[in-house]
Amino acid sequence: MAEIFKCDEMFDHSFFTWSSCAFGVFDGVHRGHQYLLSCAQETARKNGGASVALTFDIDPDEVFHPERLKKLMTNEERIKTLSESGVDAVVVLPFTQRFSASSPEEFLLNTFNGHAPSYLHVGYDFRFGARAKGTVKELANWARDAGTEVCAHDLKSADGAPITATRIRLLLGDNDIIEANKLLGRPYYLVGTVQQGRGEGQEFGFRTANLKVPSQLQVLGAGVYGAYAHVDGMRYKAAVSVGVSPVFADKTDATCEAHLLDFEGDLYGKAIKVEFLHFLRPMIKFETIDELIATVNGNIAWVRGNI
Ligand SMILES: Cc1cc2nc3c(=O)[nH]c(=O)nc-3n(C[C@H](O)[C@H](O)[C@H](O)COP(=O)(O)O)c2cc1C
Ligand SMILES: Nc1ncnc2c1ncn2[C@@H]1O[C@H](COP(=O)(O)OP(=O)(O)OP(=O)(O)O)[C@@H](O)[C@H]1O
Repeated sequence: MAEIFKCDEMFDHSFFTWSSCAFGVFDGVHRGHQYLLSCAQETARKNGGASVALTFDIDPDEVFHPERLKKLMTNEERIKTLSESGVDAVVVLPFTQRFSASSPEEFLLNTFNGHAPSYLHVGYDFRFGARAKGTVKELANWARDAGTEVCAHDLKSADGAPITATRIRLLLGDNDIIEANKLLGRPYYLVGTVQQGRGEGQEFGFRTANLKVPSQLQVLGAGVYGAYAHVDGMRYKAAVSVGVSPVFADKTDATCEAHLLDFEGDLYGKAIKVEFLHFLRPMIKFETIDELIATVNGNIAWVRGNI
């Protein structure tokens, strides 16, 4: 796992000398991001310096467009995933108001503080600085004087279109978990702490671990999914409903309910990670509880046989 540095007043910017940085927000750390990170590792190998994922502590849209912000992962998971991506270090820039208001030139000065990296890898459409005014052209102008080689890459594509976080969010919204996982390069997952439910699942014959997913992380379309659930270092097959149960909409605020197969015990208060693998069906507003139970039992049987 790579070391994680916060780029604050205490940070020694000379760390950047000879380094190869890949720069961006990297929500999802998807296959396009992984490609960019591997390019930084490659030039670092040739050049002898450190390979670095250079990113922000928050998604800048948390400041600029909080109302429409949707994310594939929390900031903590994003930074942790970057640290596991194979780079030598993750350098996290605090996204302050002052930082966000700076011109492209000031932005670069503040970021590197006279210690420019040898290589800076970005996608060709990369934007930075106040109102995202800085383009690869500005970056290249600055780089010429700073002695940095800017590598502006074509976006890695799949099925004829660039892999982007936006594209993955749209696929997830359409329940297309198979395609989304293909572009992510790993299963899409949610993490959370198991909340107290209404306890009716037990009566119905299937207990569920309930999660309240924050609205910014609600990108996966409502429906029933086959998944793996990870708790206490163990992995269980799971049948999972996403979205508020329409039958009990007035009694619950859980937005994700997971039934773990062959699990006995108490999950309340425990950390759980749910990896989504298959979309089974949309949520149904059943007329009777018997119908609900029979259908969910069918879903659980499918998960047992197919996951
Ligand atoms: C695999 C699975 C599928 C589900 N499908 C539906 C559904 O289609 N419609 C619905 O209203 N609720 C659905 N639910 C939610 C159940 O109604 C809910 O888990 C049950 O009422 C227990 O709730 P409790 O844990 O809050 O007690 C599903 C739950 C699971 C685990
Ligand atoms: N498919 C890709 N191939 C190579 N580089 C990419 C790809 N997608 C993004 N990048 C680059 O990775 C860095 C981080 O990208 P960014 O966080 O803006 O992600 P994004 O996937 O384009 O997200 P969004 O769809 O939300 O704009 C940037 O330098 C960006 O240009």
